[in-house]
Amino acid sequence: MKTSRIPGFYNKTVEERRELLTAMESFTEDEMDILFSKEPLPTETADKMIENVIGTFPLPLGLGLNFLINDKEYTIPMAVEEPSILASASHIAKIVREAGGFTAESSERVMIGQIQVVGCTDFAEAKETILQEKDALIDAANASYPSLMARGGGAEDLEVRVLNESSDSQYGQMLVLHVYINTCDAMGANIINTMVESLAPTVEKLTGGKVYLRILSNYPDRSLAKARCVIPPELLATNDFSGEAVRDGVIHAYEFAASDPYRAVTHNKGIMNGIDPIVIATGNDWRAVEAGAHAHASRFGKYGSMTVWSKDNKGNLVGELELPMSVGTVGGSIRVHPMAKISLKILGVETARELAQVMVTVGLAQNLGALKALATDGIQKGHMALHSRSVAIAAGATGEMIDIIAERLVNEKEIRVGKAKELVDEYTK
Ligand SMILES: CC(C)(COP(=O)([O-])OP(=O)([O-])OC[C@H]1O[C@@H](n2cnc3c(N)ncnc32)[C@H](O)[C@@H]1OP(=O)([O-])[O-])[C@@H](O)C(=O)NCCC(=O)NCCSC(=O)C[C@@](C)(O)CC(=O)[O-]
Ligand SMILES: NC(=O)C1=CN([C@@H]2O[C@H](COP(=O)(O)OP(=O)(O)OC[C@H]3O[C@@H](n4cnc5c(N)ncnc54)[C@H](OP(=O)(O)O)[C@@H]3O)[C@@H](O)[C@H]2O)C=CC1
Repeated sequence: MKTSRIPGFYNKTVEERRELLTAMESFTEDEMDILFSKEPLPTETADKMIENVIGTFPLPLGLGLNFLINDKEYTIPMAVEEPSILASASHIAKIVREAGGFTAESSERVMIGQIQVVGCTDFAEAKETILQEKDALIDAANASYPSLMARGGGAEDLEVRVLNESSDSQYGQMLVLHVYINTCDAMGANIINTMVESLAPTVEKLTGGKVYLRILSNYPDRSLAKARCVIPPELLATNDFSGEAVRDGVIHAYEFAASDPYRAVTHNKGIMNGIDPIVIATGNDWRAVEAGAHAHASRFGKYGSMTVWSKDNKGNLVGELELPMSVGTVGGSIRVHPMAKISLKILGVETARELAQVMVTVGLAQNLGALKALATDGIQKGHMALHSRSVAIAAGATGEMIDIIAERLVNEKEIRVGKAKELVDEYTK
């Protein structure tokens, strides 16, 4: 049976890790070629993906381990440049699996397409007319993308708002239609844009106004994914801190983020440390996910914490994260980038909803990893120890010198490039 619990994976060489992975997954020869290739994204493919291509920009791809979500094992491909993220996520996943694992859920995948109408003579009447024609408009949207309905998705609902109704508003009045569209396993931006563009002439006719924007919203608040963990305090104890002290420190850290936007931004950056690398590894649109996540963090009128940490009546630490997730397992560049296909295979997700659940779970784990470190030893101890290798490389260390210099930086508690340069000079004399 597949397990993501691989103790000491990080102590192995890259070759040994690849052997372990290929023993776990049944890769085809083509997939193996891509996985072991020096150029997993061929320049010819890159040249078809964006404009003005001059090359590709590789990132490290690692595996987040130990994840048990809804009783299913996940090894999680994460593409990111920052050290300690994978270690931290795996560290928390190891603790949570001892507590029974994470639970996660997601709502129906309902994305939003917006249509902006200006210049109506009577906005209230225009709104009424649109609502009377709601079913016909939904049918028309579906007729413009029949394959989506055939898959069980399609436009499902329509709402209308009038913005800037007040006469003292500094902006002009406008009607905004929200078409709610189930995009199945696609993120859906292009699908939605096609559908809302097709409605524009009818909407103009019905309202007597002029349609300007016809575009998806990157805040799909009907497409939410949620993750949760419940951790007995004893699993949180460290050499120097009791489990209760760690739990209380995490809750205090959450309350800081919940009450102060300056802290919330950093707190939430730590959450996105877990989410973005999966979004990137699976070929999804990280700008869309980032934009939606931060909008959700502001939904109560003030920017706040994306996660909630509390204590239940048994004294367990309870963590929750809910975010909108515009991600897919098909569409965009997902089936174009060879590594994205392999990442999805390693992840073993069946649907976009399952992918969203995994992403929010790793975001929750990542947040706890950072808060546990911050509320105890401080971030520098674990993070900078792992960052020391990048510092050594930046100072000019190569080959076996990298680990030797990194270790000395950690032992001498001076993890900075200037110090590393001195050590490189000493080593190469
Ligand atoms: C780094 C740890 C995990 C060490 O923590 P530790 O307690 O020394 O870990 P451990 O040695 O007990 O190992 C426990 C497990 O962690 C994993 N693990 C342990 N070490 C490694 C490694 N080298 N490579 C890969 N995996 C590792 C591994 O799964 C291991 O299990 P095992 O396999 O041994 O059975 C801990 O100090 C930590 O989580 N620190 C926080 C790091 C962090 O949050 N980094 C994010 C970057 S900082 C930032 O950008 C965000 C921030 C902080 O500003 C957000 C905020 O302010 O909220
Ligand atoms: N604001 C934003 O976020 C914007 C983002 N984008 C970009 O749009 C891209 C995503 O758009 P998206 O519409 O998802 O991608 P696509 O345009 O690639 O559309 C998805 C395709 O997947 C096919 N498909 C196959 N299986 C399924 C399935 N199970 N469920 C759904 N579709 C399936 C559909 O084929 P078929 O035709 O046979 O139905 C459809 O053509 C991203 O690259 C994003 O960066 C673009 C504009 C704006």
